[in-house]
Amino acid sequence: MVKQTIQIFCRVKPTKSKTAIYSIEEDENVSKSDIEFVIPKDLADGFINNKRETYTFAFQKTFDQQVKQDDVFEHVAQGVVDNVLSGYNGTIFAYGQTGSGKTFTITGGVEKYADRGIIPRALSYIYAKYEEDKENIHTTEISYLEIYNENGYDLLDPRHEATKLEDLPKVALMEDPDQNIHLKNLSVLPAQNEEEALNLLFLGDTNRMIAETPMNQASTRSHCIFTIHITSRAPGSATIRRSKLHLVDLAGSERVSKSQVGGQLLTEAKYINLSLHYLEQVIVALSEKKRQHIPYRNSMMTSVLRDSLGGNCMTTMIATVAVDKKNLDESISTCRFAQRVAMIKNEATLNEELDPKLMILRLKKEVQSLKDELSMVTGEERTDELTQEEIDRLNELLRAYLDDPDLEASLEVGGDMRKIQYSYRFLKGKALERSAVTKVESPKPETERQPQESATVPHLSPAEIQRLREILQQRDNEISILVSMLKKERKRVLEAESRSIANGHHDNTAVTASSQPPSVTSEKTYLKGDYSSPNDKNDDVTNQHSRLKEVEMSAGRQEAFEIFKRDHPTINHVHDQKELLKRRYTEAKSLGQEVNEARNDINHLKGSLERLRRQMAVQSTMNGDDSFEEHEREQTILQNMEAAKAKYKQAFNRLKAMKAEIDHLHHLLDKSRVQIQHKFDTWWQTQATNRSKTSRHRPGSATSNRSTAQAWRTPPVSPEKKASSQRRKTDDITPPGPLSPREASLSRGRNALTDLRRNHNSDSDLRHMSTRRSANEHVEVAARFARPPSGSRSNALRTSSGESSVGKIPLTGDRETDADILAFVKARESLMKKQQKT
Ligand SMILES: Nc1ncnc2c1ncn2[C@@H]1O[C@H](COP(=O)(O)OP(=O)(O)OP(=O)(O)O)[C@@H](O)[C@H]1O
Repeated sequence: MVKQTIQIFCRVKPTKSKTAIYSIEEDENVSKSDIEFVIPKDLADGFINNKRETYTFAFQKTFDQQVKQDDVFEHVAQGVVDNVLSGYNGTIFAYGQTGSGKTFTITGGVEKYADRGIIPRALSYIYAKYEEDKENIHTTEISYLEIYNENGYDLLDPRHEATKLEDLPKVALMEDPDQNIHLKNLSVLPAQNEEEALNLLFLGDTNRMIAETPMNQASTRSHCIFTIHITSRAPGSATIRRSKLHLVDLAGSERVSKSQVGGQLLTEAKYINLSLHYLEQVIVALSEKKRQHIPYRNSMMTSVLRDSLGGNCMTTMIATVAVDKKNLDESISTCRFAQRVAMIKNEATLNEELDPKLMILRLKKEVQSLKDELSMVTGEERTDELTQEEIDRLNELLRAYLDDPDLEASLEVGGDMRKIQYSYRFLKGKALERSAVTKVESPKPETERQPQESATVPHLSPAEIQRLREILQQRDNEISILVSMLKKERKRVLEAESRSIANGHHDNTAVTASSQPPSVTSEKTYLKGDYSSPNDKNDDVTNQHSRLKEVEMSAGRQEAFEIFKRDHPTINHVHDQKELLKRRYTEAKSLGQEVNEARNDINHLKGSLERLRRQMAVQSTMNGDDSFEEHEREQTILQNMEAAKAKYKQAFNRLKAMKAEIDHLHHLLDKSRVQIQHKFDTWWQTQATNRSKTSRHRPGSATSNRSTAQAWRTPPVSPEKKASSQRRKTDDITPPGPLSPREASLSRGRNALTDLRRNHNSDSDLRHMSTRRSANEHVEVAARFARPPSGSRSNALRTSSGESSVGKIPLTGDRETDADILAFVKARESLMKKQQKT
């Protein structure tokens, strides 16, 4: 048992503010560092002012603004992960006000690979440790829980496609008679390797993002718990070690009064404050040593984290603080909270248990061998016949023994003479069978062979044979890579199939999509920069989000999406990441070549060494000694081989790291893609709702038409850009950014086309035209025909049947737009006339 207080760390978020209102004092000797906040006295408060000016808090370590993610991982998380790998439970939780860097610390930033947070780094570390520890068998499972307004949601559920938080399965809290907490409905999914684990993290993060509602933005108001469940055991041993690592991103800790919110936000804020308040209550109760009752049950979060707080767990807290003036109060209260947390003592025990199944098997075996031993010792020989079950078991044992290529392999049938005799009979039978077969198949002596048989064997020089051997070796390597790729793919397909069967439908497209080799297609897709293609991702985890891409986009919507994407604030960053990804692929390719070359060098040197040693052996039998030069040559080859091995190892490790970076970049790109698509969908939905509301309020009126048209014409501006675009808004039909005259004219034509599509009762002729021309061409035609407003509506156009088109087309009242609409109708009619003539 390890008794330990909760370790507390502090991290200061980078700020642009120059005035330092804090200082950090390190004391390396006792691994402690203080952070001091200075609040200068405000003269406005008068001369007699007893307000404190400095606040000092002690932490295990305080990370200043410039400290990087790898440092934070090394100091905060590495030790905890090591303990979890040894069988202890661990928890790391981030606490601080909104925007102080909790998510950045726990999950990581989205801009750079180096910004990966504690979760991806912990996963990498765990799988690297598995590689080192070949003596034990490890299994890893992942779960991801979100707690929002006292309800738990499963972020990893593969059966549901979330578009809002309520779509995710609700997780219920259950308590067994021993007061252990169980989470019903929470998926605990296996992750065989780092890639699979990161995919799950990505799936959960994407669900978290997609399920955000305007009321629950940017995970600010929910708590998230990412749990890594580890099981390890030595082969054949009945002892299993099970441990859990909780990585917790808590909701923002600011007080309600400060958040200045109302309505739903106030309800949420109250819930968060309540759950953080209960967390505080638990912490206060734990720090008062005499308290009998700890109020864990008051909230879902404290119930889930029960073990992490005052229980069987090694827990670490990271307090995130923002040091600009306006956030100082909150930062001080975060640090105060941390000081109370530091008083809690946990008692972590090694989570070792015996696997009952393995235990029974072991005991049965032991009983059997004791029985056998007893019968040998007492001389009691059993004379009854072996049962069929015993014979089957013996046959199995004997076959396994014969198939084992290991010469040292032993056969244990126990002391029962019947079994021993049966084994002799079995082995003799096999030996006779084999000699009969060998006689039939034994090759004819050289003299009996037909002349052409030996003639077909080509005579090859040793160098040629060596070259062929190398090629053979290379092909073998390639085949084994392909076979492992195929195996992986087959597994993916089977998983996708079984998942789709579990969902109750066979989605062939999903299966075929996921059966593509991952790296190749994903590279193409990302480099192509096509965000909206329905087949652009083959990964079965991300396929779940393909629904966003699969939305059949109308030409207008597609066009709006293009503009939305173009103007989205993160698009430049996405382009940068794609460029980076491209560069990384090129680097990975050349690293791959380096690895191959180094491997070939090693093989070549191995061949040379073998030949030299054979030569030396022959020489020493003939001359009784080896020559000095040969020894020198051997040494040189060995040295070269060491160098080639070092080169290989270095290139291989670099390639491995590069692969991890490429995977991460793919995830970041995916995240951005889903985010942009999600924001666009939300925007589009709002436009549609506004439009239908407006037309319901004032049907058919000119103002109604005008505002409807306006709604559809409002440029697709992402929420972030809204504010600035509102400032520079001069004309409600102007798309974002300055437009060239041609663009402006195109845009007017496009708007006219959209209005026509929406307002014209019969759009059959439009559809007819659409079969011949693309939407943009129509727009261009319409724009070309656009004339300056020629005055009044009495300029009504007449259709070929003599009917006025204007009678059918509701105009907007906007002179310029109406001129565009009329121009478009004219264009359409002239086209139709031409068509009729031909
Ligand atoms: N140490 C840091 N280095 C660089 N950027 C940071 C750091 N900490 C935070 N940020 C940035 O500050 C912003 C807010 O951080 P983050 O989302 O992690 O805050 P949070 O505390 O999780 O907020 P919330 O409570 O809303 O979830 C993000 O854009 C993040 O990238």
